[in-house]
Amino acid sequence: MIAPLPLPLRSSQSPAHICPYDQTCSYLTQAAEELQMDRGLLAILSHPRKVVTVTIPVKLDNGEIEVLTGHRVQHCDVLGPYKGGTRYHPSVTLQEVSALAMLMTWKCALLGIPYGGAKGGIAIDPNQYSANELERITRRYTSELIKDIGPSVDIPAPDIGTSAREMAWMMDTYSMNVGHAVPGVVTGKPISIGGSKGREMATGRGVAIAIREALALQGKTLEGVRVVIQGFGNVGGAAAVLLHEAGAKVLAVSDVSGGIYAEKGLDIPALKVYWAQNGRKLAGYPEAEAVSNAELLTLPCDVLIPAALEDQITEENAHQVQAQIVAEAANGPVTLAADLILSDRGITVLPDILTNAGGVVVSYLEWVQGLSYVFWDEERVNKEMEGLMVHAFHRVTEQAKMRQVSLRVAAYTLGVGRVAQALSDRGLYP
Ligand SMILES: NC(=O)C1=CN([C@@H]2O[C@H](COP(=O)(O)OP(=O)(O)OC[C@H]3O[C@@H](n4cnc5c(N)ncnc54)[C@H](O)[C@@H]3O)[C@@H](O)[C@H]2O)C=CC1
Ligand SMILES: O=C(O)CCC(=O)C(=O)O
Repeated sequence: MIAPLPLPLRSSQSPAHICPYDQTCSYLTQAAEELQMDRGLLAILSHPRKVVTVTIPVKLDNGEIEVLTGHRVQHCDVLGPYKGGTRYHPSVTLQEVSALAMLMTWKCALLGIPYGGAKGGIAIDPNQYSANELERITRRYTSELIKDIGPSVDIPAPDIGTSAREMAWMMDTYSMNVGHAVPGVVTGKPISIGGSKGREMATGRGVAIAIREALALQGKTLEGVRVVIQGFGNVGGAAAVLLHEAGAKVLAVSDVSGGIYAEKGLDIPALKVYWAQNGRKLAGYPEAEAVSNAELLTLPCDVLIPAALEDQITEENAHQVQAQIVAEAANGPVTLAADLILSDRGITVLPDILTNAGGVVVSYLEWVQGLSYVFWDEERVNKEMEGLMVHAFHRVTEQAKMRQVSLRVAAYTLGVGRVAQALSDRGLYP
């Protein structure tokens, strides 16, 4: 048994409200116990290697100056360059970004792609800024990080509140600073500047693959399976489209403004058109009933897909969840306490580091295509991603069976074990 460690960035909250960083460290510790890992190694892995906080002064369109704070946390680069998204959301904190960076380390290691883990973010609501202001913010943030990112150092990608547009600004700012075009500094960029076909839908596609594989283990297919999705952005929106195409019945979806529900299933293509024409909002869709985000999480369904923020299924609502499978498309949507409740109730939780890994896998394929100057068609990208996802899925389920642990602890055991092995083989960190 490993004694508890003094963790960095420790939360002062009660165990029931343990912060995302401590939750991730708790799963790391469980994996370390399974692996009988050396305590010193665990101590190294419990800390981010580098934490960068930058000040971002920005001139607003009205001439006023606003000073923002941005972070980039680099957790571990033992397997390769740091990799992870950039989040623009009011809830961004250093603690949150640190937890997300650590998740990226385990995710990349689990999927067998040669990256470490990182994450970045700025605590802003992007909807409150004009496109010109967002461009100035993104360019200044990138300039401040110029020495800490690069195609063999740290490679940002989109996350909540960012997209291909922000990645293009980051790539351009970095390239101007070094004096030549460097497409490999970011992934998830537009296809015109070296982005990969299939990246936009990749995370949602990976989520659909993980669900399909989980159902297959129960002798079921996606046909007619009742699905509820929280979040209708890059991940939730793509998952809705692909699951609908595969024959699943998407009963309800939501975004920050609330949810919509139709017992007979939503017409997802029609909803997508409405969403695009309605300022990328679901509110007011006429062919469905309105539900709150809280109600949506407890609707009767076969598969519940939280695809928005952390800490959505907690000890307060876990008892009311009425799904057989919870597929974590978001990072950290189920709290530590809720995870135990769902497990006691026999609900299968497909863990984030496996379920949403399709995005970073296609980011890796984008980076490989860019480095080799050879670009693939979408069919090849999707096939390569599916191969890695299915392989990881089955390794996780076999590991869970062998060790008699949850799918999450199994996934951590595989990811953490691989990083620990690499650390030992390299002779620990300098
Ligand atoms: N974009 C990517 O490739 C990847 C994203 N993820 C994770 O997936 C999750 C979603 O990311 P994206 O879809 O990229 O972000 P996004 O910004 O494209 O979409 C987020 C969605 O969540 C909704 N939302 C925000 N706050 C909400 C709330 N309080 N309640 C309900 N809905 C709310 C938004 O309205 C929007 O529909 C995040 O946890 C992210 O870290 C994970 C892997 C890759
Ligand atoms: O595509 C990437 O590099 C990172 C995606 C990401 O941020 C995530 O998987 O949470």
